[in-house]
Amino acid sequence: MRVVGQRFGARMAKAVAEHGPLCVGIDPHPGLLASWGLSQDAAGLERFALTCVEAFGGHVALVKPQAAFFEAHGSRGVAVLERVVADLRDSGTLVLVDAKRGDIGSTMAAYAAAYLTEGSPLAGDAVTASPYLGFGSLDPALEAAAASGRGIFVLALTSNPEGASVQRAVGPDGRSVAQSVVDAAARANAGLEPLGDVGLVVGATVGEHRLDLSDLHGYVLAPGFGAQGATVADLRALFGADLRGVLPTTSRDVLRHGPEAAKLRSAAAAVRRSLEM
Ligand SMILES: O=c1ccn([C@@H]2O[C@H](COP(=O)(O)O)[C@@H](O)[C@H]2O)c(=O)[nH]1
Repeated sequence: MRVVGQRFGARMAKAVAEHGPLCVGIDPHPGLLASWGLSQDAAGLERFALTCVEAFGGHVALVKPQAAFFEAHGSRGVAVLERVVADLRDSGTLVLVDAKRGDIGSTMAAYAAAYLTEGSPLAGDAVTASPYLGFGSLDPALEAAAASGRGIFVLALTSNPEGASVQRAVGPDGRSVAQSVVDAAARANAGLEPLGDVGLVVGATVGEHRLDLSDLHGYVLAPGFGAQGATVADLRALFGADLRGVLPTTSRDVLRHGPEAAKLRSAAAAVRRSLEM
């Protein structure tokens, strides 16, 4: 298997140094297609997604297409997702495919082939994964990611209020389920410089996370910022004043500025500046 240049953690660090710590999502909601004056079909989806590529490619550190909105259009929608992945990577922008995959290990190996293996049309630079079939079930993905220079963002404490009943539950060892995910990710990242390839998802909306992230040595993707109500002040309260390693991600709050690519790009730049203040 061919390794794509540097490891993901190193490529992410370079992208953040160049563009600042922001991830922008491509979430082609039906409501957004309508407000952009686009048809509710694969052609409308394609126009939407390629406008986002034009707006963000080469301008933000990380772009996160939400796979669900592409899958909703069947095979033509998945073909658009493949084009988005290819075009963004050609622009030099890192791509996180938000597919939240997680299954028993043998099936996880097939997801790893799809999302983390060089030459697969759905393989961006990283994928989101769910550890709730057990963190160990993600081993085939961790191995594929390491072999191909890619990354994984593992759900720890998600931005939706329903997540807490599972993720904040406390196990027999006194740790929350989310903390056990953090600790497993920290083990996977140990010794990798500047940061490891296994990131976490911790919602910016969670209030108080009560997680010990001090040994994580990886990136934290923070959704919920913008449309779900979290602010820069919430990010600072959650993660401290120094947001290095934290990647706030926002979709609708930027996408509502379309359909002009220039306006989308300026909206993303304004969010990025707000994170510096
Ligand atoms: O805990 C999570 C994990 C993932 N997401 C995803 O992020 C975006 C958020 O979109 P907004 O429009 O900025 O609310 C979306 O794709 C979610 O599926 C999340 O929100 N929370």
